[in-house]
Amino acid sequence: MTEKETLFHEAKQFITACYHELNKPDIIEERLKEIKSEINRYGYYEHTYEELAYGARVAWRNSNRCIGRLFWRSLHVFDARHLATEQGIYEALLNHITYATNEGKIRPAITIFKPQIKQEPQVRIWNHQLIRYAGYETENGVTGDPASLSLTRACQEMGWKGKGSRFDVLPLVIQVQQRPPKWFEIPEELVLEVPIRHPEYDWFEDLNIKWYAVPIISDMCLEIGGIHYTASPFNGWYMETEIGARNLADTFRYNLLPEVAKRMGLEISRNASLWKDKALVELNVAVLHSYKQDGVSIVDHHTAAEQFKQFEQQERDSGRKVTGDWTWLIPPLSPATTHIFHQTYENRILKPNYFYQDRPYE
Ligand code: HEM
Ligand SMILES: N/C(=N/c1cccc(CO[C@@H]2CCNC2)c1)c1cccs1
Repeated sequence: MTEKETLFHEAKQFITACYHELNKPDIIEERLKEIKSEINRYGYYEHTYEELAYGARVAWRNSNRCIGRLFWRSLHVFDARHLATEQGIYEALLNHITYATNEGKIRPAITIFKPQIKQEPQVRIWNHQLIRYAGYETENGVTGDPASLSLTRACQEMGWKGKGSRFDVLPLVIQVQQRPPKWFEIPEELVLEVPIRHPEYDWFEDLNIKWYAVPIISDMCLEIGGIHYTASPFNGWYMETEIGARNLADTFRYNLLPEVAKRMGLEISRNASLWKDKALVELNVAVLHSYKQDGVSIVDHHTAAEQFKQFEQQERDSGRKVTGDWTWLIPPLSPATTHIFHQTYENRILKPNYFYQDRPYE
């Protein structure tokens, strides 16, 4: 099949499914005629806002690794396909951060920029997440987030200067077509953060750790009906284990378990004391306590699993088979205490969906 035939084939599958689910079967034929001639003329076609919003929401519903899919219908969709300058895109990203943060009552949203045209990306955001901490190589180890080392280096090469602290928010790095990328600071007042403290251990705040409120994934590609939206940042709220069992706990991230265990007076020289497990639980208790006390949306892994169980039932009631990636759906803390651990999921990849794409730097 030629490129145009392949594209029309993808479009036909999407448009048919879309308008059947939206209860508008009669417009499918007419719409497919329009798209066919658009593809023949321009080599691509444009989605209506309704198709775009439906595609982004169903892509979330099809995200096999996501435990938070119960709320897939409530995704707020910003259409930013008309923006062509780095400045305009920067302002749309600030708008997304503000809307999503909502002073802590987080609203799931996605902002969709101009899609790839004939294999040429129009917009790329170099950040993995819009808000994330820098990582610096120093003579005595890494300061900040080791996961950000390469992007931090790229930003410094573009002239960005970080303060060198453990929690420097990286700038937004926006690339339009093949032009050199431009970086922009996020105004501090837009970045909501939560200092981590513990409900019983007063010494916990002396660790001086915090985390940001809103996770906004900005490096994945949203594919809808053969169209690739290479810049489509989306946010939800955190599940506490992402912060307390991974970002702050992994030895190759902030590696805080030994410090927490020492301050708890645990015997860290003997595995069988289960000091890592005890420190892990208290770190996650602290994350939940801090976010809740500050009125910032967060979900614990037990509630998230129950919500996912509701999602499974809802999908069955809608006549759809649930697909999932068990290895990611089970939480990293006490996985066997959730129903997910005790069942299996078919990891079939459906479209629309969110996909990894090559990093534009390194
Ligand atoms: C509303 C609250 C949400 C929660 C609590 C949630 C929770 C999670 C968690 C815990 C993961 C695993 C992440 C990891 O282990 O690193 C995940 C993965 C994922 N989520 Fe959700 N999610 C939410 C909303 C969303 C939204 C709004 C979207 C997109 C519109 C989304 C798309 C995805 C995708 C694509 C992945 C897989 C990422 C990868 O393969 O690296 N999620 N989610
Ligand atoms: N809570 C979340 N968690 C994540 C969702 C998707 C991806 C990630 C981070 O994935 C990284 C790549 C592999 N693990 C870390 C985290 C959300 C972010 C954006 C919407 S919901």
